[in-house]
Amino acid sequence: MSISEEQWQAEQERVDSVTRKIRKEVAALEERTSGVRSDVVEIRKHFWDEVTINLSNAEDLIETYFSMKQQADIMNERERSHRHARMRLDKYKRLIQSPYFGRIDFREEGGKQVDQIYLGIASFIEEDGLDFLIYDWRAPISSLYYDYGPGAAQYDTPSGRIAGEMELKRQFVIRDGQIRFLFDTGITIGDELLQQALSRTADAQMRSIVATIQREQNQVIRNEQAKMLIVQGAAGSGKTSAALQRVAYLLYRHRETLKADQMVLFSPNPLFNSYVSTVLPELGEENMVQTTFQEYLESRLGSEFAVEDPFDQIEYVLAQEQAGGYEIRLEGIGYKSSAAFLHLLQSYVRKLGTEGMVFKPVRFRGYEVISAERLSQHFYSLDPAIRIPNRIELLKEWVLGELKSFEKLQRKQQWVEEEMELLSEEEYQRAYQRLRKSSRNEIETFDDLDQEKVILAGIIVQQQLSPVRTWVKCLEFVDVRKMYSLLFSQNGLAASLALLEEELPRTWTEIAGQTTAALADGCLSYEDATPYLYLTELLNGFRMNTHVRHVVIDEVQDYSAFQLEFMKHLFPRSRMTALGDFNQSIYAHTSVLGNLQPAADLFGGDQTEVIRLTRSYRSTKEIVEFTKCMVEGKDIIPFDRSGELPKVAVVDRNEWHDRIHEEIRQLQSEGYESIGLICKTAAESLNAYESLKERISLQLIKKGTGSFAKGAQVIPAYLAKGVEFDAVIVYDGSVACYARESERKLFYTVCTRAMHALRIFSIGTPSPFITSQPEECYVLVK
Ligand SMILES: Nc1ncnc2c1ncn2[C@@H]1O[C@H](COP(=O)(O)OP(=O)(O)OP(=O)(O)O)[C@@H](O)[C@H]1O
Repeated sequence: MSISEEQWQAEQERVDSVTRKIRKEVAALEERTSGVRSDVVEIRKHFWDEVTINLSNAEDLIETYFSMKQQADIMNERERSHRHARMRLDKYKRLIQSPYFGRIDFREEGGKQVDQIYLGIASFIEEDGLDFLIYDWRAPISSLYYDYGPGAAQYDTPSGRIAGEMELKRQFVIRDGQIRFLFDTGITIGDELLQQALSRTADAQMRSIVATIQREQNQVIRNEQAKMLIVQGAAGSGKTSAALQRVAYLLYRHRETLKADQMVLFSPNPLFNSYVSTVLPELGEENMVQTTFQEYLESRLGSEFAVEDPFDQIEYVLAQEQAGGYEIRLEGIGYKSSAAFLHLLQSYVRKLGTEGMVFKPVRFRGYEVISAERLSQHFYSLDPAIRIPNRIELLKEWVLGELKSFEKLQRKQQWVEEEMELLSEEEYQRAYQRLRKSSRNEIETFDDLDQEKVILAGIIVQQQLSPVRTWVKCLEFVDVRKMYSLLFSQNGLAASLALLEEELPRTWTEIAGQTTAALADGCLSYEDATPYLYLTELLNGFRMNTHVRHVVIDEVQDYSAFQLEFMKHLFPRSRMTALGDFNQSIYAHTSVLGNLQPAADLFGGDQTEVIRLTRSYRSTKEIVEFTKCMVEGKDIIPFDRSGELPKVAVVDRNEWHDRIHEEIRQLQSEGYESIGLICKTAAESLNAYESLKERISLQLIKKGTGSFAKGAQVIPAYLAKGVEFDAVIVYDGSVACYARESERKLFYTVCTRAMHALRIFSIGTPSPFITSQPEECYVLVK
């Protein structure tokens, strides 16, 4: 709908007036924050002046404690208020540039007055404190903007539902305080604005979509009922974008009780973490905690094993077809990630409750203080009704008690005397100081030689036993490694545990052989890492994080049933939002699954909601039409934005890199800044990089790369998950590279990274995933 010049003029005047008011507020806030800042600096500088320190007796100690606490509280309070003021200031500064992006005129049912609601990234209130000049996009009334076009509309508030009539819906693009575009929209919201947003070039970092959130995405953002919200959506349907907006929404809605550090995002890789890290700050929120599952595994198992990461696993799967035992490993990966294996482990632990626990003997200076047999005997003498982790806890206490008796006996041993003679002056002094401290300064000197000996012996034994005690306290005496290994090496054990309907895989003996060999080498394959940790937790008790209240899992299709189960235990007080697309399951353990069932099963039907996003926003219509037939994508609806047809060039190996070089130059001259040259594996990426780097500026992305800049990137397919490029060049899309069924989803993932242009090079015959597409979907260049 066209806007008259007067309307435009009136809106610009409002923008001017509102920005003037914001500027005024910014100036006032700046003054206030600099005041608070200097307060904080001052308090920090004089912290100790204000604290009365006196440690002479218990009373003084208490007084000192309270004096310090009071001073620290004052400082924390000032720092908090400084931080809040700064955040407000940052938000308002952003509002000056672009105060709002939408307006709705809404008349409540039965009322006469029409309210004009302007929406922006934060609220801004008139000086009188009554009128909202801008409503935060997350306010209850703002949902009208995302859910309805002009006509009957309603929204929910904490005190009930409000219905009425939307009389106008207007969209703005305001930059530097100037209205650049103004549209009145009809039933489908934001198409003009969305067209613009999607036609832009890609950024090195993801952007917020606050101005153009679509109705179905709004359902994701504002859902508050589900304990587990699963968002199942096509490539480019805005799953990640909606989830990040959702985090901002939840932080706003529950700002009294929910803090950013109580929300965790599990990303597919560190690069993705950096890619999305700017969205929340752009919305004026602090970032949530971002991590990867691998980081967690490393933190738990890294000191015990060389833990394989998912990237090395996928490299093996993609590039080691010729290796001996390849098919066996693949079967092993599938089985070890399944619910059947999870049940097998549970049943193993039940059995261990009555027999088969393996312990490591407690040793000290080569001497066996408590043998493995005694540990086992004591463990099984405990009431079998007590859960295993609790029995282990009791066993630990018993061991510590035994160590105490052992310690006393050791003091008289010859080695202690020898150690005593070897004590340096410094060690001697240290021992003496420790002794003084423990006897509250009553000892002045070591004047009695015998007493000195006894005391020193005690200290020496205690010190030397300290690592053993720590070892015991960390439950290292429970030989989980051995028990996990036995599951594969002990004849008939696994078979006796498998449930009838969940028999062991046909090639169990071979899988078991591979696993035992790897474990013996100190290696833990990626597929073994979570089951191993799971067994550890079932035996030793689950380590939980009760602080976290919301976990967002991106690319959930890449997690096994095991890993999800694990996360649920790890964050027992947390809700979850899981985003996935089963058409992008690239890992061997999940590509067999045709759906997101493991995620759906996690909390059960009544606590789980599934929202499907079928519209794809990232790529042009041509790219979506080309890619959707590669997978089960008949429901995917492209957003109506046109571009060129994907181009497939069949080339000879000797002209290959010249042609790619030419293509990159060509794309750059057409204004595409971000270009992804996507290869199948890391080795292929390195080859591409080495062959092109002299001719063109390129960045090689490896699994450890933390962030990526704008420009041309060479990247292995599995690291391109979740990110996007103006143009994608597939390095080699030939039948030699992508033909196996297991590579179909990888190829789909690669092609769907393109926003505006897709070029595929093929050395010889193109992949069947290309040639099976209708001819009119792409251009073939020979
Ligand atoms: N409502 C929207 N307004 C503007 N842009 C949008 C909207 N929804 C999605 N986009 C854009 O579409 C692109 C894809 O979004 P996003 O990465 O969130 O999708 P995804 O479903 O997580 O994709 P994938 O599964 O393929 O990684 C991004 O550039 C995003 O900004």
